Amino acid sequence: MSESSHAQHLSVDDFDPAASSLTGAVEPAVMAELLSIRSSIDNFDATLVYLLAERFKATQRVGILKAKHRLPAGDPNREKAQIHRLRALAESANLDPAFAEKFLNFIISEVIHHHQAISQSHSAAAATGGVPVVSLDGQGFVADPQTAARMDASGTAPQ
Ligand SMILES: C=C(O[C@@H]1C=C(C(=O)O)C=C[C@H]1O)C(=O)O
Repeated sequence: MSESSHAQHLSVDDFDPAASSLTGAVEPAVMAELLSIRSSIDNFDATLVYLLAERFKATQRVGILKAKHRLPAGDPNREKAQIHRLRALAESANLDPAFAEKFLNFIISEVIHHHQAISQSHSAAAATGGVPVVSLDGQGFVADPQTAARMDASGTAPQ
């Protein structure tokens, strides 16, 4: 489990867009330009988080489908095709294809980890009559229906 997933409560309002180790060390005009560019970077980062969250919502649906039909977590031929396509897209966008491939592989390995957890919690739930649950960081377990409902409210989704 990553450190960030242990955080009690994170608020975007706590973010200081002007936080910098350079404050006072560079000319005000340079600092102003830096902060202006950084505000675009902050928007991109927020968009990336939303995009990733939507992608994980979709892959979670795939994981549940696979668990229900006892299909393997990974699909190597699909991954090969995706990587091939992403490298070509990266090239046309002037992005390093090797970076694009590393990034996709990083995400896919997390997805596969989630799918394995979903599959395990489905098998365990089927054996015990409980509810299969997987937390945001991919930990799979079984809960009784009441506990599962409470977990849902705190960000843990019963499947
Ligand atoms: C999401 C899937 O499961 C895995 C994860 C993939 C992904 O994150 O894109 C692709 C292939 C699978 O290894 C899938 O089979 O579509």
